[in-house]
Amino acid sequence: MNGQEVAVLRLGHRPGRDNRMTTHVGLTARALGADRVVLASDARTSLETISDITDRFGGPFSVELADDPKRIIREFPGVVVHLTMYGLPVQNVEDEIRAAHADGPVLVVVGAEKVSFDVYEAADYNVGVTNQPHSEVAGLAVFLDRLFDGRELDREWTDADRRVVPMATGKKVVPVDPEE
Ligand SMILES: C[S@@+](CC[C@H](N)C(=O)[O-])C[C@H]1O[C@@H](n2cnc3c(N)ncnc32)[C@H](O)[C@@H]1O
Repeated sequence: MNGQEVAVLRLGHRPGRDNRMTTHVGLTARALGADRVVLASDARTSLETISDITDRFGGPFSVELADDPKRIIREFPGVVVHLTMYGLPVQNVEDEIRAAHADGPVLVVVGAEKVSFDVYEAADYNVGVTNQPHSEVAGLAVFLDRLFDGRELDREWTDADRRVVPMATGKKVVPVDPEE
């Protein structure tokens, strides 16, 4: 998306058990307008799947692994938003966060299992997408849609080798002309 960077940090990854969720955090970040996702160092399988989807369906979007994810939070040169069911309702803080995003980058942090309290303290905003327990993928999707105010739905993709032609019924995927 145009404008200031939006990065997503996925804290924690239990190899095997979390592979699908971690991959879906990355795919959701990509599809809904973030610029990059940072995954735990043992999430290489998810990195490969997300990179492969980006190669086929376009970008720009990058995926990286981090040995020390909390360092990314500490050193992030912008606003840190931690999504948690215990946080302030997204509808009450979205205007403030959108205003901050107009001036600088945003890091959206989501957990896998229990997130340690230092993350709550390090975040500029702890934000709940409802105060009910659900999923990091759902929370991330709703938050990004609020952050971009729906503009991410009309995003254009570059360097794709295929694209879906939307249809009322049926499935149509066509190759993209590299000259396009
Ligand atoms: C399965 S939950 C882990 C919940 C864990 N018991 C805790 O105390 O954080 C995984 C992640 O989903 C996200 N999440 C779950 N419910 C949420 C909500 N209502 N609002 C925002 N994010 C949520 C958070 O990022 C959380 O770390």
